[in-house]
Amino acid sequence: MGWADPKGMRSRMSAAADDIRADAGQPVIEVRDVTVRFGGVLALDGVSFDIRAGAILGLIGPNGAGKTTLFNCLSRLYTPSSGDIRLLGRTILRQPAHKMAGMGIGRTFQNVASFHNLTVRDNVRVGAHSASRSNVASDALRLPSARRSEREIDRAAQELIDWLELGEVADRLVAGLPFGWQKRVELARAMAAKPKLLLLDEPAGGLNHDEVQELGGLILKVRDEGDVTVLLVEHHMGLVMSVSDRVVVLNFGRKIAEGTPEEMQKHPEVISAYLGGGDE
Ligand SMILES: Nc1ncnc2c1ncn2[C@@H]1O[C@H](COP(=O)(O)OP(=O)(O)OP(=O)(O)O)[C@@H](O)[C@H]1O
Repeated sequence: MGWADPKGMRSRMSAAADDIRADAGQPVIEVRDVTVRFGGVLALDGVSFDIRAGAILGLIGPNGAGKTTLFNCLSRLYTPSSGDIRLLGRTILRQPAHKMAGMGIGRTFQNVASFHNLTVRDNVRVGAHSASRSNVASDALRLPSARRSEREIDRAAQELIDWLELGEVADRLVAGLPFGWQKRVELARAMAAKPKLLLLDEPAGGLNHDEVQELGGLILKVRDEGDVTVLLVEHHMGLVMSVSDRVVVLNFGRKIAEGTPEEMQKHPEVISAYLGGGDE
């Protein structure tokens, strides 16, 4: 298991972020007793945890533990067989998946879901659209309100491009960019919708050591400066242990442990789940 903290990543956390965590009271997301059955398979079995405002929660577990299933429940691709998921106190389970961005839940995709034949800037603009007040009718008629919101979207996209240091590739097609840059675009696209909760689906997949370091810095930056709470589903233990405030560990669909990264690295059940599972 590579539990190591990538060098320096954690020390880059700002004092401001420590304050946010110290004050964090209100849970942004409450997962309550969530159970998911696929026919005879119990993919999740009564899983509960909270994510507090401004926190980064790492969700880990060996292959088949239920991480993707839980992620898909949070993004409303799956509906739990029982249990509840509340965003800022309100259930999300009565809303369809396409309403999640509007409700404040943003996500990135494992295999990068950015539009490859659009420029970086246009990808970020697409993300910003879901946070804008424009609608199809006013856009089509090019009413003054639509023009104003287009200007707002352009400005918001430029701010994000500057903030996430995408300026040098802003007008290039995503298709031609190295994978590490594509992941950065994916993060910018998700952040453009101004999510309250950002779901990151194995963002380190396919990245080399230096790119994982950079990604860790970016995740901390979006949390520290972007006023967002983060759920990180990830196999890369170095990344999870260095950026997460708390870690939830699943095994065979059940939560077997929850605590700080330091606590989880010493937890006997966590160690044996990983050793038993033959995972990283
Ligand atoms: N659509 C599905 N139909 C049937 N069974 C499923 C489905 N999706 C997941 N499962 C089963 O549910 C369990 C949990 O799977 P899940 O993909 O959530 O685990 P995971 O922790 O994300 O694993 P990995 O790290 O390999 O991605 C597994 O036993 C899996 O085979």
